[in-house]
Amino acid sequence: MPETEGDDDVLRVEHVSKRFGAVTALRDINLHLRRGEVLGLLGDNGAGKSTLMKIIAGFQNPDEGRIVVKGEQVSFRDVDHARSLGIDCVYQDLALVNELDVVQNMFLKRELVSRPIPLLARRVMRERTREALERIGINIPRLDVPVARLSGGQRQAIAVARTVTSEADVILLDEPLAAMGAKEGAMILDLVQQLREAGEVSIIMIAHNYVHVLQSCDRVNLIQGGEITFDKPTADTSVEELNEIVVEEYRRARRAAQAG
Ligand SMILES: Nc1ncnc2c1ncn2[C@@H]1O[C@H](COP(=O)(O)OP(=O)(O)OP(=O)(O)O)[C@@H](O)[C@H]1O
Repeated sequence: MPETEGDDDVLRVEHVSKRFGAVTALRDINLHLRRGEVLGLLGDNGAGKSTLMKIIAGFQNPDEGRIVVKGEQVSFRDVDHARSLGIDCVYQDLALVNELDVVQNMFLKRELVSRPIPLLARRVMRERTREALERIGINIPRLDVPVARLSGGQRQAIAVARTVTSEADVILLDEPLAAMGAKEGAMILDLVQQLREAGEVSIIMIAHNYVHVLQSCDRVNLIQGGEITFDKPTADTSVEELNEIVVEEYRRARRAAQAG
């Protein structure tokens, strides 16, 4: 059963559905996120996780249903509109601009300006970029190279650093460990832990690894075939329980396919 929704919800998704032609990617989704909470979103490939994130981030519109941010129903025009309302996203496919350097990407669309000394703004942005990357613990020796020349893990780190320094209220992390080695992945999980302890932002994190979700999140939702089928505090569930639900659903779908 879904957790009780409350006044301290920073975000609510209500009865959201999304179709792509014959494919129903999301079916009557209800999800809520409390202030300061880290919610893990688990689900198999094609379950609908990214579609749901894209709708919450203003990248796509739902066919039905509504999004409520801090008590107000909203209809996002685009990603920038969602961002202006405090929702920021790190996508699986990142959204960095390849030709721009690390500092320019960190401050994309929110550049500091200082007239009459533009160099000063550049110096401050550079300093803040350095600090943000240090906070994650990732060393990128040169900040003035186009990000196209960096590794997948470094690019991922920049995208995460940009989001956590953006003063967003809600951060969406779509598989933040996807391009990471073990060490960098641990750094990102540490960062999520720091943010969770500080309690200033709310996070939805898509992940494939149940252990990571149980360690790093307050609550877990499971999405299967475009529907939320499970919603529990991580303290009240286990890898075994999650595995059992996923395997049971797989068996049910296989029986249905064989029967029909
Ligand atoms: N732009 C699109 N056009 C057509 N179908 C789409 C589109 N985006 C998603 N889908 C379909 O919607 C369903 C859900 O996709 P989605 O990417 O949300 O799943 P996911 O849970 O994020 O999967 P993964 O873990 O593989 O990234 C899939 O069947 C997918 O093929």
